[in-house]
Amino acid sequence: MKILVINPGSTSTKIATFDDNTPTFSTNIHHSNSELAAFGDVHEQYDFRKELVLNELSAHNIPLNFDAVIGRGGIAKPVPGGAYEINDLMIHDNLNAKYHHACNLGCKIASDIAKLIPGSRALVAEPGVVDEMAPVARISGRPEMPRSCVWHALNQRAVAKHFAQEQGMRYEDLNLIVCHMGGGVSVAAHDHGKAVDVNNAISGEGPFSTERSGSLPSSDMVHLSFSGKYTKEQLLRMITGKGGITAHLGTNDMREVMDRVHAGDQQAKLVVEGMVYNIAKWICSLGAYFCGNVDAILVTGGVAHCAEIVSMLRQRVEFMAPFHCFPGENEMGALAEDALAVLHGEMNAQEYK
Ligand SMILES: Nc1ncnc2c1ncn2[C@@H]1O[C@H](COP(=O)(O)OP(=O)(O)O)[C@@H](O)[C@H]1O
Ligand SMILES: CCCC(=O)OP(=O)(O)O
Repeated sequence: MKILVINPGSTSTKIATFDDNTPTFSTNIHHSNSELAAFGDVHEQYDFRKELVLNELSAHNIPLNFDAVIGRGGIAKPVPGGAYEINDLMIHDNLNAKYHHACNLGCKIASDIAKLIPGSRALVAEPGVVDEMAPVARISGRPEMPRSCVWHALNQRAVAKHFAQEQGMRYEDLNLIVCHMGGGVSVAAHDHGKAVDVNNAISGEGPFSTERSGSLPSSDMVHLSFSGKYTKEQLLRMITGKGGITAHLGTNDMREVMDRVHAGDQQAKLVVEGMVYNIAKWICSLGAYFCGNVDAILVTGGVAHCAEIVSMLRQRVEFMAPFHCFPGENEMGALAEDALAVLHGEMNAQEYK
């Protein structure tokens, strides 16, 4: 079976093709702040991202001949885990989602490319709104604002299962804290196979990241919102897209930031230490869910390629549990695996309602 995998991330577009489980092509195209600034709202990147996929396939002489095209799922509304057949309602809900993110484009890109190929299936799997939160984790300080989760469900689950297999154990038998450091940062408590507490990585909750502000003082945001200085869109961009490292240092590329640190930029060094400290605090806070009984802490995502950042993080959290790093992500392999399972009838492609 031939599968095309499309993963639009906040700072990258990842494309891969598979022949059954065997990768036959892959590319990870980083998008700088200036490149993305041309589009205003992230949902306006649709044509840019779709054309990028088609052009990459053409440039590498890869014919449009796939049994399935699977896109990264969007963050429209909480859904059960698993795979989904893309339908018009899913595309509509993702393009009109409350939280704007490049992954919302995944279903439309996959659907429109699949339509070019007679008989090809158009799928998504494990979208970032898989919601398995425990009741106690949903309680916030305001009854009308219960906590919600938006996270790297696909990669977190893939890494957790890979770790369990490495240890000769089952993912469903472990208490894990998994942290994905990508364009966004999500930190989840996995209690015997269920993500029972995880931050909303897109709404301004959790540690700050390469382009997100993370948690900010709420009343200060209210004062800023009514200051007359900023529009609603500008305020939302301060939280997602122009927050975190981007706000402090003007770039969403941690490789560029680390180059500046190595060149002696003390401000960049302090901001990186601040990001690591915030991530460490969120990891440690989830130890409270398990009352300290944590089997392992797993770190993954593009930023986990940076050994210095991983080392700083390890020092702050490994008192709590054994620390393991899985740099990058296995989102592409996980999506291909789910598409293959659907094609073989081993996994049900659910209807999005
Ligand atoms: N070797 C590396 N060292 C430091 N940061 C890296 C490295 N490789 C990738 N990154 C960073 O990872 C981030 C992107 O991570 P990724 O998980 O691909 O995010 P997304 O899916 O949101 O685009 C970028 O900030 C990029 O600079
Ligand atoms: C949409 C939630 C997951 C997330 O933040 O993804 P990226 O790191 O790819 O932006």
